[in-house]
Amino acid sequence: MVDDLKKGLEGVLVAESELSSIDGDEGRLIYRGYTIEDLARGASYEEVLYLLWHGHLPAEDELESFTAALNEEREVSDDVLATMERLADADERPMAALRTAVSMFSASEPESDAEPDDLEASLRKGRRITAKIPTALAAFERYRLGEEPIDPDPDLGLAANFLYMLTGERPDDVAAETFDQALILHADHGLNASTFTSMVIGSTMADIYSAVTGGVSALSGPLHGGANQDVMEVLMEIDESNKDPLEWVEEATDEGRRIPGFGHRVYNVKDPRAKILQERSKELAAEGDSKWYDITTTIEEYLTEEKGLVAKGIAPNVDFYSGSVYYQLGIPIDMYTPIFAMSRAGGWIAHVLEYQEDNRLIRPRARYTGPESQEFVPLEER
Ligand SMILES: CC(=O)SCCNC(=O)CCNC(=O)[C@H](O)C(C)(C)COP(=O)(O)OP(=O)(O)OC[C@H]1O[C@@H](n2cnc3c(N)ncnc32)[C@H](O)[C@@H]1OP(=O)(O)O
Ligand SMILES: O=C([O-])CC(=O)C(=O)O
Repeated sequence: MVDDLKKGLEGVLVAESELSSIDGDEGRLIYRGYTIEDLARGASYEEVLYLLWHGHLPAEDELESFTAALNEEREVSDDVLATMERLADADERPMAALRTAVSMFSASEPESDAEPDDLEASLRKGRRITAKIPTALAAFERYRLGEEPIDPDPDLGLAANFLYMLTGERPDDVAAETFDQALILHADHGLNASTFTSMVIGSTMADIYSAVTGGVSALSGPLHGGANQDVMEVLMEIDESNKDPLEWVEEATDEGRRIPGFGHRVYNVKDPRAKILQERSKELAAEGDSKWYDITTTIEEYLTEEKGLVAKGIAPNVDFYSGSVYYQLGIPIDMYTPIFAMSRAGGWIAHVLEYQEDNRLIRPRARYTGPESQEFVPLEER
């Protein structure tokens, strides 16, 4: 009889993993032993994908063939494009469009007959999904603008190519590098809610398309990936209120409003990814409009110093500074969470395949609190 209730599975160990580790008291994050700071500074998103999926950082020739293989898989089918157009016309949310797109990708999967335990085939499928997500998302955005989608550019890396397909213009180095870094920062993060969702699906030996579709669904919520859009909406609300940001945040917290981008199940201190994104936001602000960066730092200072939230373990998480970075890169606000998914797909796939290698069906239990015994009354007598 299991009787140890852990609501929200807080602190429960359910698997071993070599992929990423978080020290929530020190604010430290590593992917396979490499600090997030080193990876963000020195690697590309493709190198990080390779690291997560293949266990080591690629040598130059390994990276070249890996990148070429990814680039070859970027195109999506006409059916996916037509669906993106229909969903854009119907004013669907981009996260829902992405969920639909990932599910549809499987219709053109060349290895659909591979056995569920053929992990090499699942990895190739994962590569196809990861390569196609930016194309489907950018096409959706183009249709929303009343424009035709832009074909992927094989000479551009995943990050730069996404920005190119989104806007029709090749990004400058600062934009491409900043966005690539954002993808690295979001690629993996232990057994967060969306990764665990993917693993639960994968533990039934369902296919990787189902697992990634589930990951997108779980990420969409405001307590998880959806918070990055909410942060930007709060910044805009403050701007539009014409109030002093300090006054706004005082009133909001007095009303008991939760500020998105603050708090985390594992970190008790500032998320190391937020520190890196804060630097990027500050650099972009120095080149252009510092308004968004200034509002975020005002909120952070107030919540930290006046409200003492950080002392209570409620500090900025990854979503707090990503919004102002993406805004300054000209990315539409409701694309922020899909971008998170675009990056995190790499982590979902890595965790599902790692877990399936030594699979055990994930099946926890609930403590039953309903009645023990009731007399059944037929419908006509109720
Ligand atoms: C990529 C990511 O998923 S990062 C997280 C993104 N989500 C957000 O930024 C949304 C805002 N944050 C939150 O809602 C939460 O901090 C979560 C969901 C991320 C983590 O929550 P949990 O670990 O379940 O903590 P829980 O919701 O129980 O909060 C614990 C305490 O911190 C407080 N708290 C948590 N987040 C915040 C916040 N953003 N603002 C103010 N207080 C907060 C709660 O009120 C609670 O206080 P209490 O114990 O006095 O009642
Ligand atoms: O780890 C978590 O619970 C949420 C998070 O920061 C992430 O998924 O990146």
